[in-house]
Amino acid sequence: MTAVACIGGSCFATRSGVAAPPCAVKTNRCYPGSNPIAECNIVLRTLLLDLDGTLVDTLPDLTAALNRLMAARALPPFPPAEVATMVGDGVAVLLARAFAARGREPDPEALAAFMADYESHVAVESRLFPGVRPALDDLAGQGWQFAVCTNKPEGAARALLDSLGVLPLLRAVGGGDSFPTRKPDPAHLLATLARAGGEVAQTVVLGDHRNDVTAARQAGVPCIFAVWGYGAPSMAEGSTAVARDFAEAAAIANRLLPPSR
Ligand SMILES: O=C(O)COP(=O)(O)O
Ligand SMILES: [Mg+2]
Repeated sequence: MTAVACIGGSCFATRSGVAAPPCAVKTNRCYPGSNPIAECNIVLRTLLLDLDGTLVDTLPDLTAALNRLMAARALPPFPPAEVATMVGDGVAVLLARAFAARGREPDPEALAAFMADYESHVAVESRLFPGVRPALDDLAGQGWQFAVCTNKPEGAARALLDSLGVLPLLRAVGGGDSFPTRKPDPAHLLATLARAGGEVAQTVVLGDHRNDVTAARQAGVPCIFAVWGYGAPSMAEGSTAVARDFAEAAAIANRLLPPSR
């Protein structure tokens, strides 16, 4: 069993399983065999990533599942561009908006039916946005860790991230149903960050929606707005910076939060 032990100003991993004493030094990079001086005193910078429209282009599978739900109710389908305007506040709100556009309210079975269908077709056509994988690998090499904070339910988010091979890169996933509240409530970001063992002062948010910008501002974390996502350009208002692609977002994150030593 691995634990973290702290002596004086240094922290190190131990296999003893002995509980770590209280320690003021940050240790989120301690692993068995870590060098106690060179590695364990570093606080990793955390890039807190939104999922839909930021990390993954989920629109094709969201649209397909929504349109199957509509078809089962003899309602007309939506084009992806219209679905994009409905994404960002979680699945229940997506369905409320879609049914409202057809002059209805969701029937009592709609949410469960949609989730069962979507979860089993979560990565048919959904793909990482261009440049995501190399940028994450690059950032990891520079001392960044990653967590996903999404309004998508955590189970579907994990299934999607797993299918796309990025789940192992993440220290935490905070879904729309993981905590009592979700974005734009900053508590969603902060709880996800806590799961990742990160720190507010060493964190940057990257997101494509007003909800990401609002949550980050209220959490006291800089926010990079992803213009390649689904949010209208006006949603960038209040963000710290705007990025046109994932590589640019990575460069901005490094500028906003240079290595601490
Ligand atoms: O599920 C949604 O509506 C949006 O999810 P996101 O927070 O990852 O953009
Ligand atoms: Mg999003």
